[in-house]
Amino acid sequence: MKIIRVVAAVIKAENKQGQPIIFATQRGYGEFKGGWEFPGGKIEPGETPQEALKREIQEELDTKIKVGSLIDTIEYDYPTFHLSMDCFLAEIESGNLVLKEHEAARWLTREELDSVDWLPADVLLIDTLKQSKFITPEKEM
Ligand SMILES: Nc1nc2c([nH]c(=O)n2[C@H]2C[C@H](O)[C@@H](COP(=O)(O)OP(=O)(O)OP(=O)(O)O)O2)c(=O)[nH]1
Repeated sequence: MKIIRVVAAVIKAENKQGQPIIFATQRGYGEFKGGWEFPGGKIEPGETPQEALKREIQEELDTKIKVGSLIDTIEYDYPTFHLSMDCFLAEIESGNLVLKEHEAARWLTREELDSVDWLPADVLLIDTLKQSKFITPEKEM
């Protein structure tokens, strides 16, 4: 089966109450239109995953990010391809997250993670996020 290598950004910030929030986007086109995901895309030849991620976020959201640690690599079999997706924690360096390709976007707290309809592969990552320290407020760590 064809393997598609993708990178995705779990962009993290804080809301006014100091709770961690992460940025979810809704696909605006193609086979998975309407499904929720983490912004990112395919790694091009010669790029490191981190370089690919910075390029994709610049293209899709007109925003410069700082790429942090690898949260997980999701392996998922879709009917016509195998997805291997590196998911990195990220922070905004500059820019306003302009939706150039996506239909919609939302900032979600940990409690809100189940409130959008994630793409099948992302469900695995959401489980990891819920159990992880990545979206725990500093003071609770
Ligand atoms: N970006 C992204 N893609 C995801 C996620 N979950 C998931 O199953 N995918 C799948 C959907 C697509 O088949 C593939 C990513 O393709 P893409 O369409 O974002 O990549 P791209 O911008 O480089 O490609 P293209 O449409 O320009 O060819 O990975 C996710 O959280 N983020």
